[in-house]
Amino acid sequence: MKEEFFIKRINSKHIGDDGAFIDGKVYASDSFFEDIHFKREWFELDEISYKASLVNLSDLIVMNAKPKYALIDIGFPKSLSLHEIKLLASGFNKAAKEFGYEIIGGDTIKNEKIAISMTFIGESKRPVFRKAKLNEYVAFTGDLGSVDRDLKTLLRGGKIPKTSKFITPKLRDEFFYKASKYITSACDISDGLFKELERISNISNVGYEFLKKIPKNMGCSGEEYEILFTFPKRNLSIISNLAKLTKTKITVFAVTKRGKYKSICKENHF
Ligand SMILES: Nc1ncnc2c1ncn2[C@@H]1O[C@H](COP(=O)(O)OP(=O)(O)OP(=O)(O)O)[C@@H](O)[C@H]1O
Ligand SMILES: Cc1ncc(C[n+]2csc(CCOP(=O)(O)O)c2C)c(N)n1
Ligand SMILES: [Mg+2]
Repeated sequence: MKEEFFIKRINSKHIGDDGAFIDGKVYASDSFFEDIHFKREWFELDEISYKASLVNLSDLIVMNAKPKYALIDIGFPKSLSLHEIKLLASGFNKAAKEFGYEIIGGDTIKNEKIAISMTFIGESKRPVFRKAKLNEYVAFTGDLGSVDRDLKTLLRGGKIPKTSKFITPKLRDEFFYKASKYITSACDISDGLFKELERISNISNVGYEFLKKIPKNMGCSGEEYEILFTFPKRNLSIISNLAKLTKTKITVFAVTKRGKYKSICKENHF
């Protein structure tokens, strides 16, 4: 995979998690590009900037970091009207207000397509990494599968509901910030559950014993922005209670074991 090949060649000890934790702060960056992550006709302009913000916030949340500052790098075509540009800006402002961070700068360029990269700086007293231990429960939040189904519908030219998680991911910040104390490792599900399980397997040197069969349409659905996490078995009841309290569905589906796990999904990246 050329993406992994490239990242391995960057000299840094901070690379490998959803964000880099340095001196109490978490730094994370993610892109949201037209024709890679979305087509113009699928989204309103304020939905584009809002989702670009959410996919970034997702990385901070799973590290148990509270967002403080954001930088926005954006390219858009000259043909956008002032009204459309206003809409783009409003999506960024809406997310900042909702999640309580400040936009502190960025860069704007002319480009044929809409291209957004955001960099976030958050704070965490107790960061959660992707490093699982042996004999822990493995769980995910929410329901998986709908995003891939909706994406396929859009790619076929069909329509999806406005409430689709593909348009607006449902972040699990309320649950995760409360439960993080009892959680050993976590990551967000951007490339599909199976791919994220493979990443945790590689980083933590663990395999999995499945307690429930996860069908491929759930395990390979990307851009879910649900959370995959592991925790000591003794924390099951407290985590279940926090899930109930925050009205967050969780599914405990595996136990970490010795071994290595490989995803069976087709790769999204090149
Ligand atoms: N161009 C790059 N230069 C330096 N580090 C990079 C680059 N691209 C990715 N990384 C680092 O590699 C690691 C994995 O990044 P990747 O983008 O695959 O994960 P992610 O952001 O969690 O997932 P996704 O982008 O699918 O939401 C992260 O630590 C990230 O900071
Ligand atoms: C037009 C269009 N074609 C395909 C897809 C599917 N897609 C793109 S990136 C990605 C995984 C996460 O990416 P990243 O790691 O870059 O965050 C997925 C599932 C889409 N959203 N839009
Ligand atoms: Mg990324």
